[in-house]
Amino acid sequence: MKESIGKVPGLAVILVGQRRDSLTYVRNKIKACEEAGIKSVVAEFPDSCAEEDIMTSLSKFNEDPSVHGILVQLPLPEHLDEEKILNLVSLEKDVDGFHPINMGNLSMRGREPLFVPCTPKGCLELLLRSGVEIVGKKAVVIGRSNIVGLPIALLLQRHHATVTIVHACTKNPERITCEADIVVTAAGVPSLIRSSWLKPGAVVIDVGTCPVEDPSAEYGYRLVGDVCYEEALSIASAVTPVPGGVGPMTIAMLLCNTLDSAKRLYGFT
Ligand SMILES: NC(=O)C1=CN([C@@H]2O[C@H](COP(=O)(O)OP(=O)(O)OC[C@H]3O[C@@H](n4cnc5c(N)ncnc54)[C@H](OP(=O)(O)O)[C@@H]3O)[C@@H](O)[C@H]2O)C=CC1
Ligand SMILES: Nc1nc(=O)c2c([nH]1)NC[C@@H]1CN(c3ccc(C(=O)N[C@@H](CCC(=O)O)C(=O)O)cc3)C=[N+]21
Repeated sequence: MKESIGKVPGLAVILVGQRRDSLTYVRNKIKACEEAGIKSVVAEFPDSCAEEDIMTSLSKFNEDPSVHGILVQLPLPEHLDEEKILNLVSLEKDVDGFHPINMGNLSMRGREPLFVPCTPKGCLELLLRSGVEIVGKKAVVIGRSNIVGLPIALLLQRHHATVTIVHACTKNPERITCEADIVVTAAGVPSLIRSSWLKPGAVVIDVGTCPVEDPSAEYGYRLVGDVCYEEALSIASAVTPVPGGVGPMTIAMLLCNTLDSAKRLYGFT
């Protein structure tokens, strides 16, 4: 343990409802904060809560000098206006990088977002630290959601890959993926990616985490990715596993963003 200088990074999480997966992810994030010496607080709301209650809690976190990162766990229940709630998160504490100004800056050339979303940042970190060449390579991203697919595609493009996005309306997606040097898949469809979808030597990042019933597993379910792992390994040069791949990287990048935010707000950088 390093000597403390009395300034501790702080993360606030807003959790609405009792979704089993959300509870697990938030628990994992809090545990990781504890291990890293980041102070965390979770504001829990029932499924039926009023939008104003969340807005009030968010405003308090925005003003609280001991909070440097704010995360609204998604998805929110149907009756809540996700856009309105995410817009209220202070830009300077948006460690998830979901604020439209952060997303806008990520998408524009010559601009830098304050925060890059955690899962996309984790995927990039995996590629860079594994020495995978990105410049000029063909990358295919499967999925175009605001929180995963789209920002991953933007990030790969910023790193000079030639990027194609495949989604649920794409015809014959395997004809597109099988030309890719890098495939990042975030569809949430178990066993979507077979070996026939891949070019020999491709690098495959599996973001998908789909819970499937398994009575013998600890919580009655286990997580599976989008990729037929064993099959993909036989043709690809590298494949990330699920669990134990992108998920833990997402959490690591959340800690990283929270620390960066604390340094900036304390005036260290
Ligand atoms: N490991 C981690 O840290 C994280 C994992 N995840 C996981 O990643 C997955 C995606 O999450 P998220 O982006 O929020 O999910 P969404 O459901 O919001 O988006 C899924 C995307 O995949 C596309 N898609 C769905 N089916 C197909 C298909 N058969 N072929 C091609 N594209 C398809 C959809 O296309 P269209 O737009 O046309 O509907 C959509 O763009 C989930 O399994 C989620 O649990 C998410 C966040 C973090
Ligand atoms: N505002 C917001 N930010 C998010 O970053 C966010 C979100 N909402 N909503 C849901 C998705 C999903 N997500 C995951 C985080 C960790 C694992 C993770 O750690 N997975 C472990 C296993 C987890 C387990 O034990 O079940 C693994 O893949 O090895 C997975 C998925 C973050 N998301």
